[in-house]
Amino acid sequence: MAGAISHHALASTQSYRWSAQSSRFGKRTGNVRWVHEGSRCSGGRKLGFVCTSGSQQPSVVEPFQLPSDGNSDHTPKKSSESALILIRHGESLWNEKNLFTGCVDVPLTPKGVEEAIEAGKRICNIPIDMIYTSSLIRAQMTAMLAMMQHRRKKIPIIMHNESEQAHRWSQIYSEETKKQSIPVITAWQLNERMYGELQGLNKQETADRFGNEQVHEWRRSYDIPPPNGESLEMCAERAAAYFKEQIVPQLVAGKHVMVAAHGNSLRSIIMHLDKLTSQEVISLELSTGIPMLYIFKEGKFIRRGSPVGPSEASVYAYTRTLAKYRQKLDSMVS
Ligand SMILES: O=C(O)[C@@H](CO)OP(=O)(O)O
Repeated sequence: MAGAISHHALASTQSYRWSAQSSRFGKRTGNVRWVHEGSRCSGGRKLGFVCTSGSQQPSVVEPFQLPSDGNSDHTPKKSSESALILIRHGESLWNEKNLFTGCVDVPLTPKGVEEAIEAGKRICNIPIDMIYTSSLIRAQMTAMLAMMQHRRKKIPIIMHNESEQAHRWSQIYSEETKKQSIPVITAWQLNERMYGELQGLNKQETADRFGNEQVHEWRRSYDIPPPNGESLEMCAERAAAYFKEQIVPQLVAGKHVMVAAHGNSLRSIIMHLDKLTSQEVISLELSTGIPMLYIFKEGKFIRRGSPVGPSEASVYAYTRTLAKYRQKLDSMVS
């Protein structure tokens, strides 16, 4: 079980000068603010999370209906609040080898499996009605493993809508069984940013060859793509757009949603949620397997940091809706 998280921000400021090299990716100069929120006692790892509170007016669109979507634990209302959990997948075999991964479909390591299970313990008291994952196995494994820890014990079921036949052949014919299911929507738009010709290269060797600053620019800048790959800006055009078009309507309808995705697809979504500038997003780092909670209420996203675990009391303090849900879970157990 992960230890307690300190919720006060440990902020430090560090200047960073972009390399003045001439490359086809251009020259940049700027400053970077590094902000860390909380550290995990178990892993000693920093969760980089820029501390800006922001609001977001969602585009109001009707939520699409899912086949197994009926009878969730609450009655969705347009005015209600909902929980949004974002989680980067656990450590993958290429994270372990320090290789650029991008859209290469690599599974989790045993440590990544553990991280996903720990993440599941942290969110086991938070309601989840729908899950969105990328089409990559590391995000899907993370979502499934995390859900195995959830106290409600609903079963996550992947929706197969890639063809009419796949949809028809995966129907469930029991309303009761549907009630005990959570639909899992997979979307390629949530995939990791495509890393182009860096995919499969060792990160340290690439830095040794091209220089730390060039590689940092490829990895963390907003609008500079790696060779033949996607910049964060290009990734946002599909990932943040998918979030706005498909996921926000579900939140508006009162659904509690978990999104399991990747370092950079989630950075683009958090940039949107927290209204980060293209300079601020440079310092946004997400650790593997750390869930992050937002409350969506009255058209605004309120960032609540990372839930600590099942025994912590703070879930009661998040919102009344979440407190009631936790009480319901407690009464089901006792
Ligand atoms: O290799 C990748 O796909 C990503 C995430 O692991 O790396 P980076 O840390 O550069 O975003």
